[in-house]
Amino acid sequence: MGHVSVAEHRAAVERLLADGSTETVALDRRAAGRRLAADLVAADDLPRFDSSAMDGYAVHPDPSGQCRYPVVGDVPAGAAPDFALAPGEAARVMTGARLPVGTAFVVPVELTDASPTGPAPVEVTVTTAGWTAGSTGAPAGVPPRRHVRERGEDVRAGAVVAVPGAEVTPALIALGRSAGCTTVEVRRRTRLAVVATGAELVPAATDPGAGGIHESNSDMVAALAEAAGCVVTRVEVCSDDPAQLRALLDELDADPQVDVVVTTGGVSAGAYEVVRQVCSPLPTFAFVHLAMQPGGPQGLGRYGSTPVVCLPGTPVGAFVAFHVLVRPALDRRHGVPAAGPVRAAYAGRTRHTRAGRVQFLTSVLHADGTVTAPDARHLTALAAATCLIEVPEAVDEVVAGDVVVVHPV
Ligand SMILES: Nc1nc2c(c(=O)[nH]1)N[C@H]1C(S)=C(S)[C@@H](COP(=O)(O)OP(=O)(O)OC[C@H]3O[C@@H](n4cnc5c(N)ncnc54)[C@H](O)[C@@H]3O)O[C@H]1N2
Ligand code: MOO
Repeated sequence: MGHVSVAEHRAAVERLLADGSTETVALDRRAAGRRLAADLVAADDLPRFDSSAMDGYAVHPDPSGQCRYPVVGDVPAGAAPDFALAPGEAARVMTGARLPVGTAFVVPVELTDASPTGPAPVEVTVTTAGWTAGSTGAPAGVPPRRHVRERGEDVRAGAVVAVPGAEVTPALIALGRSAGCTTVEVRRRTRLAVVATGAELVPAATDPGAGGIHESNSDMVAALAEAAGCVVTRVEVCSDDPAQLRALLDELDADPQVDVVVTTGGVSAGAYEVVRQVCSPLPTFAFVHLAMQPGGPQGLGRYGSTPVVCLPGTPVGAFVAFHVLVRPALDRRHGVPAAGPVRAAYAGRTRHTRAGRVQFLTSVLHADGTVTAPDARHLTALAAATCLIEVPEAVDEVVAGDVVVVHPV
């Protein structure tokens, strides 16, 4: 069997999983991390009205330039003043309060003779430097509209505040909600089922006996899928019995809560390759060996109408294959833009790799921008890894100083 390129297979997985479904959800913390599928449009002006940026006094100066004003009203945040300021009048206002009509500027309470607490005074004197009798309008050093948040100065009603593909971040939640939005249209989260296969697999906390091993891929892949924005609706472990796998895949295909299935194991060349045995006779399936290490043996196709991606059983191979092949396709489904390559300077020991296959080395990206890769392919190295170094097919050695492409994991 010839080797298929990583890029070719990645594109095939992307085609198989392509889906642009969207849904409308509440614009709240549960939407964080989702990607917009439509423009987010401000429903209201932000601020909704001219409001005070300070606790203090709204002033309508009069031409005589006096600095002592009668206080004609008291406006806490949340109130709607039912009066207007005439020339020579002031009103006490709190931060965020709607300003009375006629306000020219706001003087912070610290720049007056008034007490910051207690009832509003009958009169207030502005004590700010530069305010001298005889000056007109705002005192020197107090620009017009000082400490006034103008209606709509941040966003106007009807303005697009975020476009499709934008992530719903905590800040976007604040912006959208402040601008009166209650919902967002986002890409739907993929409902994903994981099926780990293998006769040797036993659950955690169960005696594996002489030939068994503790099963780990199912929850590793489920956690990777959740980190990619999926909702994992089923996590199954299946023996090497083709009838059992067939029954399980029939059930998953019929389950409306399952959009995509990812299997692990049973795809290589041995006698008990249950995934290959069950799926390769189906005309929609293809099993290939990618020019990639680890994670070379792969399959993909549709079981019934359900897309199925078949990863190899070795935990490191399954992890790498998920990152290299499945994650990009899930990102496209979820509206996450493709990230450009990240480059780093290799600072580890010389690593000899096998030419003719893309090698992914479990690696650690350091704060100084350099990257190192422990020698082994063991799970301990994977657990310590923060990225994968991609060594191209044509390269058979990585030496200190080489600039390498890394994929954060
Ligand atoms: N003759 C050949 N043998 C193998 C080839 C090959 O080309 N020719 N490819 C090797 C490569 S590379 C890989 S990767 C594996 C892939 O094999 P399978 O996908 O069929 O996986 P299994 O045989 O089921 O398991 C491999 C390995 O991983 C352990 N495993 C499997 N599932 C789990 C799990 N859920 N949790 C923990 N560990 C798991 C399993 O016990 C095996 O040790 O094939 C090579 N062989
Ligand atoms: O492709 Mo396999 O994951 O090297 O062991």
